[in-house]
Amino acid sequence: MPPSSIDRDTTMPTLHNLGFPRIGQGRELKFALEHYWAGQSDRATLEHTGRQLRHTHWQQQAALDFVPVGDFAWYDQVLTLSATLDVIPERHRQGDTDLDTLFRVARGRDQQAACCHAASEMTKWFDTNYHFLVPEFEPDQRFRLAWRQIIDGTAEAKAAGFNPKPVILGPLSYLWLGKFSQGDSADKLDLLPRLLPVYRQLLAALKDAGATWVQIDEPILALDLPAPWQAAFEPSYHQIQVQGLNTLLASYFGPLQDNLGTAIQLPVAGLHIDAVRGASEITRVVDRLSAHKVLSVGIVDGRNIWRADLDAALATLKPLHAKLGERLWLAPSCSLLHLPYDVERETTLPADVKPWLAFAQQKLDELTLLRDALLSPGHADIQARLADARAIQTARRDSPRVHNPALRKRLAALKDSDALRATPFSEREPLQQQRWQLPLLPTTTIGSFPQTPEIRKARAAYKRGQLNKHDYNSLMRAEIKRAIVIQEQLGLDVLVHGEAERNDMVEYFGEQLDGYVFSAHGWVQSYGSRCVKPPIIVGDISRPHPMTVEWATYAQSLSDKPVKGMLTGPITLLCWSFVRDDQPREHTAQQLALAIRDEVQDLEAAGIGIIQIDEPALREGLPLRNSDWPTYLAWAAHAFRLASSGVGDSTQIHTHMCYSEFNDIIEAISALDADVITIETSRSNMELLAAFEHFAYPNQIGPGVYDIHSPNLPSQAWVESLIEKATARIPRQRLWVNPDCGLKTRTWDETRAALAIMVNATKALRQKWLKAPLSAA
Ligand SMILES: Nc1nc2c(c(=O)[nH]1)N[C@@H](CNc1ccc(C(=O)N[C@@H](CCC(=O)N[C@@H](CCC(=O)N[C@@H](CCC(=O)O)C(=O)O)C(=O)O)C(=O)O)cc1)CN2
Ligand code: MET
Ligand SMILES: [Zn+2]
Repeated sequence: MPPSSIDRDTTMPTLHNLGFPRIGQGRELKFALEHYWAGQSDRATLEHTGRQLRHTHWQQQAALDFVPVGDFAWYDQVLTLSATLDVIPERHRQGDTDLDTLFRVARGRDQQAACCHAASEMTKWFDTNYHFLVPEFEPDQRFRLAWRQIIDGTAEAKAAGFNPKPVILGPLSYLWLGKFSQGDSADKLDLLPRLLPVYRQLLAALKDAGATWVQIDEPILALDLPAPWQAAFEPSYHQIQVQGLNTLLASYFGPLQDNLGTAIQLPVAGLHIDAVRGASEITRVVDRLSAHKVLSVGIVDGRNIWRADLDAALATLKPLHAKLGERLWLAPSCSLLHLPYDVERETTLPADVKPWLAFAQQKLDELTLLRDALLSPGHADIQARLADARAIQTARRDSPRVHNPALRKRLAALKDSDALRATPFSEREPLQQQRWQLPLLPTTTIGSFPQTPEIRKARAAYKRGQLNKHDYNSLMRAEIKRAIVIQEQLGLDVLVHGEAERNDMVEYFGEQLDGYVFSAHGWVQSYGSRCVKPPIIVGDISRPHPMTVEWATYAQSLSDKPVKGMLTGPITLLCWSFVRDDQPREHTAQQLALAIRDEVQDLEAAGIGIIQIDEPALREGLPLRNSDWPTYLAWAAHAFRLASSGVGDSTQIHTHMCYSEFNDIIEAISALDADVITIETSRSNMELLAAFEHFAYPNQIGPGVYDIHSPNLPSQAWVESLIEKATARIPRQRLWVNPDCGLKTRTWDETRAALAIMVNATKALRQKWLKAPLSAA
């Protein structure tokens, strides 16, 4: 970080950060965890890596007035808090909580793999691609301070000479995000009276460890909250006050809207607001803020990688600074967990694009510059740096990279009918059945097969130039052949090529589309040790050449059974990329849809007649406020149909979704008009099918019959019982049998064994139904 150019001043705004990435610039935490889990290193080694990372990260934030503590987590920050509060499911307890306890909750097993109980559920963190571990409560849940990681971290930062600001999730958001392990009849708010004293105890311990400020995150303030939840805030925050410890209440990911009154009145010392997504309400907040409170303005975008428009930011900040003076704090809009570390490390980004980008480190630099510009606007050095920033904005806006006139013309010429299949499903279905002749309960998989270390090594060598294209392609073809042979041996009905050639289902497509750039080191944690490197959409999207046709036709040439073409849909490409901020997301989605449409049509022309377009992020893309849903769902479904509708009636379009609360979006799912949808359902015991039943969903469905996240094998009886359960809700003629999701994170042994069980269960049911056809639904 460049040194600040100004001297301290009595009206100086405080600089702080809501959270920093934790996985390590070189993904050190990922590798340390995976070594530890594999039994290749001991706990002391893992702990050493963690300590080094924390210190490195504090050092990188040393120019701030506070460094965050508690943003470091061994697996997930919500899980850390659960351990802190002793919310550990009974099945994972073994004596006192330690690191292995956390890993048992998260992964269903510990280092010794001694225990094989179901892992806790993982779900998406608001509208991000980060997953947290859902706290599991019992109706008689007790809380107690049982894990001192955040307290020890605070003392550790203090001892190392930093000014620590612990960050914890607030009691209301914590309860909101959790669930009762047995159904949801009880009211989570009933747990508050038992929870709050432990929060207070935790805060007192943080103070004793040297904290003067604590940041309490209540991101649910960006959601539509039921009145009892709104009302619970004020009394709760009264109860957890600790003398001599200042509380900064942080909301982010959206405007406060009807929660503004709640947030502004809380007995806290300060409020953090997301001034990027909530820009429109800054003035209202300032007007109502009491005179003793600080206001932390989240002025640079913590969710995206663009350099800020500093002139616009200063225009916002100047009146706030004039009014608040040193009560003004500056921060990113949210934790920087969702960004890579440092754009300066990038060596392969196009030279013209690199200056447009700000990763975590650059976001903090922007804060320093903003503060300096507020205090010493006339300083020559500051003027020069602001001028540089201005030139970057202009260069980006005018870059030919951003504008593709041919694409714009194509968009303008689109007709409504381009986003509709020519024939309704009821007429397509018999044509498809005639063409494909599939048995009752067709079996298939979701696309990916194990990404073995050999595949990853080959790709790494290819990218480093140590393996030529021909040899790399031969190796990937060998992997595809292996996948096809195994699927034929298993007796699956609709095969896949296995996605060996893909580093990731989004990055792979990003790398082949014009309008994208990609980083070499821009890793972001997705869950636990798993990371993604989101590609970056900088301009109008177009597809210079087919992306998957060669692999798909090669795979199909190896089998007489149909092999599904496999694509990622426009909404998932949008959600899992860093997107441009200079046009509405729906326009970008439409451009992506056109590129996928071209690919779908090329696959069809090459003889691939079953094509899956994955949309696992459809649900995650939902805006946080209900009032914004209809608009989003309309353009999202339109984008999917634009991608999928350019094919003949007998071409069968599949889609796949995981992580979905289908109740919320069943109409939109129906509006996709996919011939077949495969969904994640096994962990909910097929309960998720209720939405499809109630809505009388007309098309075909493959409810997942086993959880691919766990290495544990399902039993055949269990799989049969799940399929039978599904037939209670969906007519058997419309059911498919498949796993919950892709198998890339599993080993081949696990995959083969689980799929054999799935196929045997299917065959057994087909037999049973032949003998007793009258039990048909
Ligand atoms: N973008 C995205 N989001 C998603 C999912 C998804 O599949 N993609 N799935 C859901 C769950 N999230 C997931 C996220 C990541 C992974 C995952 O497996 N990630 C891999 C990385 C995948 C990848 O990009 N692999 C690259 C690079 C692999 C790598 O680390 N290579 C080494 C070298 C390899 C070696 O020598 O062994 C290196 O670069 O240092 C490749 O295969 O080419 C990991 O963390 O390990 C799984 C699920 C939701 N969100
Ligand atoms: N086709 C993809 C796969 O099987 C879908 C994954 S959804 C997260 O990996
Ligand atoms: Zn999936």
